[in-house]
Amino acid sequence: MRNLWTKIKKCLQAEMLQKMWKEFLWIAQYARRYWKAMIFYTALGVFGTGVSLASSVISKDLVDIITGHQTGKLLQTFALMIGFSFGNTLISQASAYASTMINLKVDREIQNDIFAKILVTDWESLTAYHTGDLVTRWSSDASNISSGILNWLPNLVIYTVKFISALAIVVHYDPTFAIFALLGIPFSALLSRPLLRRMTNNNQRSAQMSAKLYGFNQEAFSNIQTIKAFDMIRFYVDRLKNLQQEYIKMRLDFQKMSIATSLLMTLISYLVSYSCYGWGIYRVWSGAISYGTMTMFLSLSGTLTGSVNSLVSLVPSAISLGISAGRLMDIVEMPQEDYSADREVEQFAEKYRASGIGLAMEDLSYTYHTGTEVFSKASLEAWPHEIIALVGPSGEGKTTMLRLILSLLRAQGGEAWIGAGEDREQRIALSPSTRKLFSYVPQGNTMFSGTIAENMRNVKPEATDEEIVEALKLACAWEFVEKLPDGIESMVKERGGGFSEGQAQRLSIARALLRKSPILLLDEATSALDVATERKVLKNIMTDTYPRTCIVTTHRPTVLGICTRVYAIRGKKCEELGEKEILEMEKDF
Ligand SMILES: Nc1ncnc2c1ncn2[C@@H]1O[C@H](COP(=O)(O)OP(=O)(O)OP(=O)(O)O)[C@@H](O)[C@H]1O
Repeated sequence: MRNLWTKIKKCLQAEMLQKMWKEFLWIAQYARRYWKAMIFYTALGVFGTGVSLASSVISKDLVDIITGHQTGKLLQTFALMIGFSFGNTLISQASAYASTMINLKVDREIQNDIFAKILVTDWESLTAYHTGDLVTRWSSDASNISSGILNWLPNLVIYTVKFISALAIVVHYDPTFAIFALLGIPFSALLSRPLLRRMTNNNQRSAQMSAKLYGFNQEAFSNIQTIKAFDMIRFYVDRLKNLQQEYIKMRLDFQKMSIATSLLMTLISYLVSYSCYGWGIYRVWSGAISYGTMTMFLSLSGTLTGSVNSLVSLVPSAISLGISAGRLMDIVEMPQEDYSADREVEQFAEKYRASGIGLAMEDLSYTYHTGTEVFSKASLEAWPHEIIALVGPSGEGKTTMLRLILSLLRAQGGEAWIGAGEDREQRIALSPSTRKLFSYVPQGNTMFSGTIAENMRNVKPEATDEEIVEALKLACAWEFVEKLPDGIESMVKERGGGFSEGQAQRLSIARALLRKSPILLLDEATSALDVATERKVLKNIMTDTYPRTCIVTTHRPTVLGICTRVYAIRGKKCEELGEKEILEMEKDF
């Protein structure tokens, strides 16, 4: 006995069980929100079971009246049977409608919830996942959880009630029949073991394959130009074929196993039905039961086998639910960003909007999760009406510095803060909450499909046409937009299509300027412009009356002369350059 208890304890401590328990608790926290829907669905199912069992008993009476075993009103019983059968159909349709309606609602809510959680997840941790993988987890796994929540527990109750009540009726009329009706259970249980194992493997592989396929499609469609330019058409077509073949093979393997299982299940149900049939005939022949009772038994034996099979099938769906929960937990349980200073930052922004807000960093150190050390005790500062340039060889850390400023990355050492006030003594530490004070124009094209005006209003919905034109002028974009037949109503295609790289960059800068954030970050956002236009854009930003702090990263020393300060990012430091060094850089360029 003690041995057994030690074994059970060992089992419970096993990592796998603990993981399953955690997954169960995670699902339960969602399920709790929908307990009303679950009770409603369960009640409908149990009621439907009652109606269906009642119609089996009435059909027995009907047969017995017809064969003369029982006296009763034939027409009335017939009408009752039709009524119950119709009622049963109505309930099952109502139940299907209610389940679809609730499913859609829960599905949407869970997806929104997980989407919101993903968006506040620590950015660096999130970059460990391919976007295709993230989308698959967010869509398929979340849907699996929502339908599981609504169906699993209610179905467990419904099928159990169905099984017990059908068994009770059988036992009530003829206990010997119960033995035949339950004949299939050991077989079903036996069959379910290999089925479960295969099902678990298949679920995991299927989720991984879907993520791989989705990721491939997403990358291929957004890089058609590169595929063509590098003459990789054949290569990509073949890669898709290989991926699809892998997917098809996995699906067909599983299908073969499902067919074999369902063939076996059908054979078992035949065995059960014919045994019941034979036993029924014998019992009728020996005068123990009536024809009606036999008809009822035959229909109830189907109900019993069906509910056992359905109960067995709840095990693989529980496993699949656990896998989906685990995949979602991997993401939503990553470190979350801290937005607790939101209110404080809003008040700070309100107070210092007119005089401007700057930022400073002191002795900042940062190393990526991968082990790449980018900064060790780096310092810089930038204040309103200043343009600060960050220069340095490729790969030294300019973009990383902007990510640290935006708190997309968390420094491991040093201090960083936004500052304002007369002596710049008013401070708030940089955090995800301070991000709302920034406009960021990253490398690459960041325009969305829609008109120019729509793109602009994405960041400031209440912007007037005049404000939009003003921002376009500051970014030197008005000079080409005004020549377009539709002006600011001209269409921009996906990823800035229809405009040159330099034009799209100027539109992106205009959008950032329109937002009127205290701090503007431009990450090589002027790299596609000619030197004269680049200088003009930066001069416009500098002479604009809005008290903006601007930080630009650039590879071109030609614009350094107009910047307030220049920092060279090199050797894990951020060093301010003197005039002589800037002149030398310009000369060397
Ligand atoms: N997500 C990341 N995970 C791990 N290492 C990274 C990541 N992003 C950048 N790095 C590494 O950090 C270093 C600095 O990269 P960063 O992009 O900041 O350079 P950069 O100066 O902006 O380069 P460029 O001028 O080419 O844009 C590089 O060695 C790079 O490999």
